[in-house]
Amino acid sequence: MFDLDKFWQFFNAEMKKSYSTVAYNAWFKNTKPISFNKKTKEMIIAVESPVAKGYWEKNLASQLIQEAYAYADMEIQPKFEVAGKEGPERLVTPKPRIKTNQEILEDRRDEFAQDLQLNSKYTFDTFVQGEGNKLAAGAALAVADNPGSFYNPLFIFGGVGLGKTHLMQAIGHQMLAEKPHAKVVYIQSETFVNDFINSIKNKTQAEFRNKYRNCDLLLVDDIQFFSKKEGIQEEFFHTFETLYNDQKQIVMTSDRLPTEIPELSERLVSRFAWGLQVEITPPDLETRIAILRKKAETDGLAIDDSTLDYIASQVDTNIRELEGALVKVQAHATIEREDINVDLAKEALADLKLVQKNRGLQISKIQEVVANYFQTSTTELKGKKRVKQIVVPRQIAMYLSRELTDSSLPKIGQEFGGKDHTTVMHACDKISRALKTDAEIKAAVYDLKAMLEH
Ligand SMILES: Nc1ncnc2c1ncn2[C@@H]1O[C@H](COP(=O)(O)OP(=O)(O)OP(=O)(O)O)[C@@H](O)[C@H]1O
Repeated sequence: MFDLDKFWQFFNAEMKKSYSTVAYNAWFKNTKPISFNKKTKEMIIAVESPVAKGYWEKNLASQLIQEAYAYADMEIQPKFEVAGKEGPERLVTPKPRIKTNQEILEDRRDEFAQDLQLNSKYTFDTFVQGEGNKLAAGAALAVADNPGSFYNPLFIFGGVGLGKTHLMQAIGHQMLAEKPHAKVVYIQSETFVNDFINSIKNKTQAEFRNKYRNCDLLLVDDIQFFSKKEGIQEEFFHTFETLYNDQKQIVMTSDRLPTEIPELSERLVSRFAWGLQVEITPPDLETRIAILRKKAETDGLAIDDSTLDYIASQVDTNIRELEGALVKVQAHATIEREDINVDLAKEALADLKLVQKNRGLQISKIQEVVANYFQTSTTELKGKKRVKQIVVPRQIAMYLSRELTDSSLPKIGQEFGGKDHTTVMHACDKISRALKTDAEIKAAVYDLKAMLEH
């Protein structure tokens, strides 16, 4: 008698041995058999998401068939259905185990280690999965297991500091762990732009093309900065075509969908949709606590649940800020020579509260403060004049409206004399970038934030 539950338990136990915890959680934990028809041999299996369905069909179905045969001389025909979230369970066979963070690092220390600028902390092992990112994490794992064939390109998009770079680099680490000779290229989109411009200046285009068109995995971070750069887009298009035709994997991240990137050429928009586009959304409280707990463990930090809970409740959208809050609490404890507890966390994060209070800030107030600061008027800020003395303050005011209020892009556009939301988006991008390169703008934004926060 073939007992489906027992078989599934056996299969899962085997899978647990063959796969890392991260992979096991992604593919097996929330997968379970629904039914088995002895006559037709059809076994219906409920999987959690379309990504998981695709992965099972392509990679795990044959293992399941083999294991059923090994377990009970049984021929089965698995069929996968995307179902609601329910209980987990278990399964079969061999496949190289995905390596742990430590093993990856050891491998990378060998003679083939490449100067990749990958952050050694950004691996699958250190990535905490939750509601907002598990689809993206599943897709990233699928790509890492099957580069160039499964989802090509993989396009990960979502808000600031939500783990896009982390996931993208995890794919790079895993590929190198499995194939230390693989050529993995990770770049910020701006590096691609600069490299391209330099290659024209220095007449080294052949080298440039060799670098980007002869790799096994190309990871391009923050691709929204290709916006409005026609020449760069043309070059990237050819890079993309070459890699794609050679079945080399391309992974990109962006803060928004390709269709929302201003002036991104139609052919790139359509190519970026050939593979899979997955969004990462802000983590829920439970995931934020899990991320903090993991980080505290890694840093050897003794911190109780109620304090973790408190910190996680203070920062709700950006994981980078969440990590920053933990560091702040830690620093406060060191300085004050006190143990970490809720009261200390409250003290350490008091200024965060101030930022939260700013959520009640009006755009008109921001316009007024910015206009005064730059000795212009709110009418000019809302107007159409395109001289530098007005354009920069206007863009800063738009940027601050985005940063310090909950207003949407269209709403901000409306408050600035009925401008289009893409104008606001462009202003925000421009100031974000200027903050890294332009000391004057950085100082102005810093001053203005201080004024608006008090
Ligand atoms: N799910 C997660 N588990 C553990 N750490 C995470 C997770 N998500 C994000 N982080 C951490 O949060 C920080 C910010 O993540 P990351 O830089 O990947 O964000 P991003 O989405 O690429 O941001 P940006 O839009 O600014 O490029 C990193 O230190 C990263 O390790």
